[in-house]
Amino acid sequence: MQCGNRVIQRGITCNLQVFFTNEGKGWGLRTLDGLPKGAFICELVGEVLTSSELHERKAKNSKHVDQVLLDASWGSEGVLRDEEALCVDPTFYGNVGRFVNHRCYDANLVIIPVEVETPDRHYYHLALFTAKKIEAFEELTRDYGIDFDGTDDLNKAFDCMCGSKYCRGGPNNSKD
Ligand SMILES: C[S@@+](CC[C@H](N)C(=O)[O-])C[C@H]1O[C@@H](n2cnc3c(N)ncnc32)[C@H](O)[C@@H]1O
Repeated sequence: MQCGNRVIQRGITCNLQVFFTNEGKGWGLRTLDGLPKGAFICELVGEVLTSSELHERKAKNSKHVDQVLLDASWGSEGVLRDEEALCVDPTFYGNVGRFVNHRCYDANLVIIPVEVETPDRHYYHLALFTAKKIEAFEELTRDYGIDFDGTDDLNKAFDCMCGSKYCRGGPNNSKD
């Protein structure tokens, strides 16, 4: 794995392409070159919201499905309350990271929270790295961590078309 902070400061260095997927997932992101395991792809950028604000957005519009917990309790003493825990929501503002689609369990990217220098060490940059060797033109995916079978209806925003043999959210996986 490349050293997080410095790699992120250099920005995106691989050839990425936004493309329209054939499987009903809308736009996706792929690499034009082969990549080794541990390569930095891009940051996941978006609006920083408290988890309460995000919950309100999700209640009004189920499109806010791809949000990532930014800090929770890892940089602080103890557990944060909902209104203090921060999330990144790339729905309205973001970078190419917002085109990375979900894949159940065997996605080829992982999100690594990278510490940046702030006085309270409360904020992280969310960096996407390859979790395995990736071939040229392969779609880049990450596991959103959605509980498709959960009781939280706010999280059932789409039928998963990831194609993984471990898929937990396809139209035929519903327990309803
Ligand atoms: C962060 S966006 C990813 C980019 C999106 N495909 C687009 O066209 O803008 C997340 C949305 O993409 C779609 N999506 C992502 N992964 C999917 C999957 N495995 N199956 C079906 N739809 C997916 C869902 O509509 C989801 O709400």
